[in-house]
Amino acid sequence: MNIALIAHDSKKSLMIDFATAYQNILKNHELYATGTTGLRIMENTQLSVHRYQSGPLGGDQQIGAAVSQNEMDLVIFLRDPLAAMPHEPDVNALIRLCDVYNVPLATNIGTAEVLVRGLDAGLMNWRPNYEQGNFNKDILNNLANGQVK
Ligand SMILES: O=C(CO)COP(=O)(O)O
Repeated sequence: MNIALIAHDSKKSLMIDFATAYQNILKNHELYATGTTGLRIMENTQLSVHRYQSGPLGGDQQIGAAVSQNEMDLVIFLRDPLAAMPHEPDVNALIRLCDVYNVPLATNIGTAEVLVRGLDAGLMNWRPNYEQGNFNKDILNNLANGQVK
């Protein structure tokens, strides 16, 4: 799976703690990140990360473009809800595109926990066969019954 890891400055140490704790899961996947987040993860773990531009310089938009191309399976975005960002429109656009394409998105560590462990448990095995935006009754029933669609 292709996984995007993004953290605003106040959440970067939490992202490193997360990446460190789940290194054994994350190392089995292709990791992508905005520039500084990716650098910090690589400096502090053994993980290899493809780095986009830094968030304020367009990295969120690059990840959004990957989402729109069905090239990102999971986005973990530890965003800071208490600080105003000069690139707030880019942040909102990325979140919006995840919703447009039904890409699993965590915007806080609680959800990130559930998603990364769900990933490891195979709960996202439907993603490679999934066409953008086409959840329907049959797919949902198959998933609910534990059948990968
Ligand atoms: O600002 C960000 C996401 O909006 C994160 O960018 P950096 O990882 O480059 O700090």
